[in-house]
Amino acid sequence: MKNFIENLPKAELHLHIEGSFEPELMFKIAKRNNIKIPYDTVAEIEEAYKFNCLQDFLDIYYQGAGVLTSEQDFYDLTYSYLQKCANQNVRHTEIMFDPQTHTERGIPFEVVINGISKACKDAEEKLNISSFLIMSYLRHLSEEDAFKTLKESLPFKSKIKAIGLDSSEKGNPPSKFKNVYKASVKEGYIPVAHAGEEGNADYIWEAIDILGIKRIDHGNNSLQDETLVKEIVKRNLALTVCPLSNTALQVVDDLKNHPLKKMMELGLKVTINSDDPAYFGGQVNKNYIEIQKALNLTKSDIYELAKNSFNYSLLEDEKKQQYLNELEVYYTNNK
Ligand code: HPA
Ligand SMILES: [Zn+2]
Repeated sequence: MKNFIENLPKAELHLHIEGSFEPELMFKIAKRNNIKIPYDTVAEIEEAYKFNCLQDFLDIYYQGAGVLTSEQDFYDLTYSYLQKCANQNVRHTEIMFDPQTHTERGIPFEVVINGISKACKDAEEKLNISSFLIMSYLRHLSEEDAFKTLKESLPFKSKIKAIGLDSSEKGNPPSKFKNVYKASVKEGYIPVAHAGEEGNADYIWEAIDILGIKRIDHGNNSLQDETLVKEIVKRNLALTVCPLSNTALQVVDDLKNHPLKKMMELGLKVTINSDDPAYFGGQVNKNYIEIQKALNLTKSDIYELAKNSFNYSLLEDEKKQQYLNELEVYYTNNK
């Protein structure tokens, strides 16, 4: 089964590039930029990466992102993640980035977007991996601040496919960003958002009804509300589920109690993703492998999850079909 998962063609739809920042690269870039970080060894970092909740993690995640300053830093970070994709047979990835985490520190928007998008372009040519970028607004900041970011993004519109909403969920409901989502969609960006990770089902209702999102990041708490589940199924919206993130942030106490299988049984379209792999103990393949073991998923379940990853990507139909064909051939030969 491990081998089956490792070689399975798949897409990753929920990944924060700042969350893919591995300790070794963080040390290297911090040294290059003459920035002090509060750890000297990987062991010290691992000790610090023990979280009780989303906010615990976010405090450390923003601190880590604080060493990124030049276009080369953003390039190295992104290319390093894309190399890991190549090693895991991730054929397509939709990468979230948080411009405000950097512009707030005085790093120009263009430094961030140019570094990330150059790495994506090189990976397309050298590693044969396709990718889209999702510009995520930080929900702990104001809507006005998000509007500033939207404006800054417009000269780079061709490099950005979608907008997202991340950071501290509780107390920052989707409705807070109603106007900036409307304006972003008008500019041609596809709307997605984190909802129902720590926030309750009401936040998911707001995200689908008020923000009009096309995909739900996490969405675990949709299970609190039967009517909501039916509505998500009816509207054919996928959930980007992140098993190891859920246990690391104590959204789920044990993978054995993860609701993924229940979600599938209810007809929800689920995908498997790593969220912040450098912080949560594993890349996307490890997420597949661990959840398969914990819930005793079959090869057919795994095939379904990988199929969803392409079907609910933002890819155009022709490219989507090409990947789905590749996946089908693989499944037929390896089931
Ligand atoms: O899992 C997450 N949730 C919310 N915000 C985030 N920003 C990075 N990762 C996350
Ligand atoms: Zn996330």
